[in-house]
Amino acid sequence: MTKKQDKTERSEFDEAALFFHRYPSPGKLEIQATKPLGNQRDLALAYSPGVAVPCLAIHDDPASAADYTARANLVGVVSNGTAVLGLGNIGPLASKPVMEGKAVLFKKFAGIDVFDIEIDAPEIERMVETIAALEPTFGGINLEDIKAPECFEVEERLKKRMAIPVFHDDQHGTAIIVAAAVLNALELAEKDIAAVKIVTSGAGAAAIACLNLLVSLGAKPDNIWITDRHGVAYIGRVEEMDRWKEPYLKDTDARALADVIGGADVFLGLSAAGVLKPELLAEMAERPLILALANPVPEIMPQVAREARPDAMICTGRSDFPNQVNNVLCFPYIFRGALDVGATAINEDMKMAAVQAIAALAREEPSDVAARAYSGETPTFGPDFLIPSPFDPRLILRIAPAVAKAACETGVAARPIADLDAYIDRLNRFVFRSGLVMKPVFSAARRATAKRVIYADGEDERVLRAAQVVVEEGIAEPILIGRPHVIEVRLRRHGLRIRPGADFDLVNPEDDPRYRDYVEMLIGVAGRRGITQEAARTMVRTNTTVIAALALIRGEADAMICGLEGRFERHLRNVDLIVGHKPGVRDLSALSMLIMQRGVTFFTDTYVSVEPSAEEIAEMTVLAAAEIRRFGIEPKAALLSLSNFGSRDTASTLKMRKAASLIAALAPELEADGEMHGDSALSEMLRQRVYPHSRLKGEANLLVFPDLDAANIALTTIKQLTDALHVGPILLGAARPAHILTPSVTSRGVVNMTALSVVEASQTADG
Ligand SMILES: NC(=O)C1=CN([C@@H]2O[C@H](COP(=O)(O)OP(=O)(O)OC[C@H]3O[C@@H](n4cnc5c(N)ncnc54)[C@H](OP(=O)(O)O)[C@@H]3O)[C@@H](O)[C@H]2O)C=CC1
Ligand SMILES: CC(=O)C(=O)O
Ligand SMILES: [Mg+2]
Repeated sequence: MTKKQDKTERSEFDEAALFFHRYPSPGKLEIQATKPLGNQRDLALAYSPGVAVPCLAIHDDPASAADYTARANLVGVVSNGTAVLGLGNIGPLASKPVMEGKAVLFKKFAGIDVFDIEIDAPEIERMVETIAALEPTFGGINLEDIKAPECFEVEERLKKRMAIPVFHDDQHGTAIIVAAAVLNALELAEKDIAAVKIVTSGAGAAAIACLNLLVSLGAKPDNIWITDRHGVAYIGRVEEMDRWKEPYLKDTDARALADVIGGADVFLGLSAAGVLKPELLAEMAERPLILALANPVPEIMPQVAREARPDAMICTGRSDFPNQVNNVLCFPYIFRGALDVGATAINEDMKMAAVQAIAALAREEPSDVAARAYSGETPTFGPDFLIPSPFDPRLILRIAPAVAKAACETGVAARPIADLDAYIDRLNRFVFRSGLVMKPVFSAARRATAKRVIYADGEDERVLRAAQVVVEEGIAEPILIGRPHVIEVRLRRHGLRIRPGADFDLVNPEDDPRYRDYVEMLIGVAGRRGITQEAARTMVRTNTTVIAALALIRGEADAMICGLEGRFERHLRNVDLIVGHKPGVRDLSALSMLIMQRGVTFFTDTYVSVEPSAEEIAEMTVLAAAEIRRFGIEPKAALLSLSNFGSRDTASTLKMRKAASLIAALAPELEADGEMHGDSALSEMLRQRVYPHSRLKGEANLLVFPDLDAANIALTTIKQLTDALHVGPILLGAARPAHILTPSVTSRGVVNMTALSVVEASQTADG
């Protein structure tokens, strides 16, 4: 795909990808300082003269660079742009978005810092010299998207020269995942790896490395056939031959993929889009494994393969189909393990440990945490679950320690780990800070059964855009309240494809056949609370939140979303009046989630109770804790105050102290304590200093505030200061899923809240 992309050919998704990369700041990365430079002394320590001291310490003992610099957690993702995804040789500059992407994945999944380095070095010599010279900077080198055969020699030579891990991701990261998928698929098909026939499309970096690893697991080169753009690699062929293909060459007259695919148990596609024609699948052995791994478009689309061979097990490199065989399942964690022991290399034993850990994880019974993180989804080992999902929080917990252990056992660990359990504990803490919280919610929403979400602000552009996304992603079935002609004009103006009837339902507030029923219903629920016939008619005609709430309690919708315009408390009054509370709940409250670089933190009550009592605070804390568990996160609540464990007595500090003791009685299993300062809540060390016996351990993830002023100010200030993403407000305690958003919400925020409310509705429906 080296041709110029015509702007008119871009799909809406393509445009969204460009927008995503461009705004709010170009690219996907920035550098952040880990030390404050707050005063003259900090400056003197960080820079001249203080910086000279660690310089000399490192000069005396190079290993101490791991103590005084970021090197031990810093990986160079290096590419020359010669084999970028399946896009081919598009050059180093154009490869930069991929390398920035790898950097983000390293950080997100494993907490590893990355410099992406795109080098103008198509030749082996130049590549080797440039990369070898980077050794002082990095704890490891991840080579990326460098074409074969150059990549083999570059890696070989760098491994010899450098005393840090050098790992060509497209070769070994891919091979590790492929090997895990093959082992598991063969187990299901009850086939012996020594007897299976493997046919590739592609004989480049990824394909050859996969085959080499499969051979070391027992596959026989005699049973392996490789093909590329020039067809079958046979003895005597002259085009595009190199020594790495040699073990797989055949003495044969077969020339094309079609000539060798017959009887194949495994098709391994690491080449380009659409290479595998569906008619060829008929010739494969029974229960074949089809690995169509070219990115972004596979050798065959899974639905096409499935149609041709219903008994096939199918994997792609993409996240939108089951069985994503992608090196993202490996590289963050293999480097995590290697860096944590100061490994000087990533050797065969470490790779094999990763293969076994990944294969075993897919076969493992889902743990409590994983089951919760998947909101009830219990992915079980089978044809559609040959390997774990990239968002499985257990990946880091299994792969990194296995790799670290193998490094220690094979003598390549400069800093061996003495206490493996303590190490796993540390990784566990990372998992819960990593901020991947919304992913399982989206997966659960896709599978949910109660999907009808009614939007009071159906004419709002943000809702229309969100509706398009939730329909496309299969998250919800939207019902928009709005005037049909207005919605139609706005959909066209914003270039959105969803249409009433086909993609969403409409409720026209000016003319809906259910108008009378709605009025009757409103009088039924609110007639005794001062709502007259006339008032009810006006409310149903003019207030779309009222319509949404009525539709919700009539069972015409499973969840409602309102609040994009107007005052929060007006919407709240109507939701409170019409939807009411869950049994036993006294007051509604609001929970807000901030997704920040440092992790996820919840805040309550951010929108509802102006001056809650101790009893109300205890109730909202328990409700919030239950909501947090839905995300697969174990809540740890801190009741915040200007007083730190009794340091000061005021009406509000006494209230928080009382709330803490009420919670201890109400929910003894909940890790909660107070009253305490905000910094004590977030730092175990500070807390220990004032009160070592707190029931709260580690870092609080639920901050409970004494009043609405404090909660709302903290939320909005921290959100702005940290560039956080706000998910919420999540209304707690309503009898049915009803959420009142705020005028500052973005369309992405509407999508997030839609997914949450669908999961909530489905869990309510399931009891
Ligand atoms: N899912 C995953 O995790 C990963 C997927 N990949 C994908 O694998 C593919 C190859 O990557 P990589 O090995 O790094 O690149 P290389 O450039 O090293 O190898 C590409 C190979 O594919 C062959 N090929 C290209 N086009 C065709 C075609 N139309 N028909 C048959 N063979 C073809 C090339 O043949 P020739 O030499 O004759 O040109 C070459 O053998 C890419 O699509 C990449 O996205 C790679 C790594 C990981
Ligand atoms: C996933 C990957 O590394 C590739 O497609 O190149
Ligand atoms: Mg790659």
